[in-house]
Amino acid sequence: MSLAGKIAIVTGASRGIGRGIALQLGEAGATVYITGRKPEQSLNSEHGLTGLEETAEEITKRGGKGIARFVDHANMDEVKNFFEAVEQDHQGQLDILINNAYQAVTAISENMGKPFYETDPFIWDTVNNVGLRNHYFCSVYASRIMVQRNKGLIVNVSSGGGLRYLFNVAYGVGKQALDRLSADMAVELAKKNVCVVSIWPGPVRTELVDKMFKNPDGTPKEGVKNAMVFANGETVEYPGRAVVALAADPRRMDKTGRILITEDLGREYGFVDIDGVTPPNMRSVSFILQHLGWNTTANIVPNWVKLPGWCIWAGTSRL
Ligand SMILES: NC(=O)c1ccc[n+]([C@@H]2O[C@H](COP(=O)([O-])OP(=O)(O)OC[C@H]3O[C@@H](n4cnc5c(N)ncnc54)[C@H](O)[C@@H]3O)[C@@H](O)[C@H]2O)c1
Repeated sequence: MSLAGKIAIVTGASRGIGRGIALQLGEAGATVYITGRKPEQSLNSEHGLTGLEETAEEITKRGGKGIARFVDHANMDEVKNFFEAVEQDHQGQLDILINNAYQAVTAISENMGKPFYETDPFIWDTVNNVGLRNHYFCSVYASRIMVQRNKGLIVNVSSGGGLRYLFNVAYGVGKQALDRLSADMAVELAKKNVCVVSIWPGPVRTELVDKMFKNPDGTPKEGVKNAMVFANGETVEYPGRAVVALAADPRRMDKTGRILITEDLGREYGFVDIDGVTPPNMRSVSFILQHLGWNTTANIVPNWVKLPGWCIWAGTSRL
C-alpha cells in the first residue's frame, strides 16, 4: 500500500501509538510531520536526540520523510502556527491528520481507583485539553486545508473507554465526546469528500503501559489488574497498519463518521501485527471474559467468537 506523495500529520509521536502510526505511514512512503513538546527525551535515547527526532529519523530510514516539529498541543497558538507552516510548505496539500497527542496516561494511572470527587478536579484539563479540545482545533485547521482539494482523511485515536466506565470520569467523557466529534464532523465534511473516523485500538503495549504492567524481564506483573490483557495486546504499529490501510482505500468514505476497531480493520484489509500475531478484538467473547478476570473460561473460547457491534451498543444503552 503506497502512500508516496501523501502529506500526513501525526500529533504526539515521540512515543506510544503516535510513534507507531507515524512509522507505518513512513514505511508506506508518506511525508510525515510529527509533533511533540520540546524538549522531550525518549525513554531510552542513546543519541542525545529527543524521542520525536528519533521517530523522524526512523520514518526516513523506512522510506518516507520524517519531519519533527516541536508543538505543545495544550497551546492553541502553537497549533495554529504549525498548521499554517505545513500548508505553506506544501502549497496547500495535506492528506492525512492523525489526532493522537494525549497528556493523561501518567495522571490516569496515578489516580486509578479514586472517585472523581476525591481527585483534583484539574485532572479534567490534563485529560481533555490535549486529548479532546486540541483534537477539535487540529481538525478545524486541517479541514480548512483539505476541503480546498476536496479530499482528506482525519483519524481520531480513541478507545473503547468511550463506551462505558473505565479508569475515571474525565477519561470516559473525553473518549465518548471524541467519538461524537468524529461522527458530527463527518456529517459536515461528507460533501467535501473528507473522511473522519475514530479508531479504537485494543490494549496496546506502549512504553508507559509496559512500565506499568511488566517486570524488567518482560513478564507480566503478578497481581496487577489487567497485566495479562496488556501483555497480549497490540504493538504500537498495529494501529499504524490500520491507518495506512484506510488511507490507501479509495472507498474509505463508506466508513466516514464511524468507530473502527483496529482488529476489525486487520481482518477486512488482511494485515497482521508486526510480530506476525493477530491481536485480540474487544468484541471477542474470550477478550471480554479475560477483562472480567475469568481467565480459565476465556482460554477455552476461540478468538473468532465475537459479539456484533450493535449488541455491544445495546448492552451499554441507557435509553
Ligand atoms: N495504550 C493503550 O493501550 C491505548 C489503547 C487504546 C487507545 N489509546 C489511546 O491512544 C492515544 C495515545 O495513547 P498512548 O498510550 O500512545 O499515550 P502515550 O502517553 O504513550 O503517548 C502520548 C503522546 O502524546 C505526546 N504528548 C503528550 N502531551 C503533549 C502535548 N501537550 N503536546 C504535544 N504532544 C504531547 C507524548 O509525548 C506522546 O508522544 C490516547 O488517546 C489513548 O487513550 C491507548
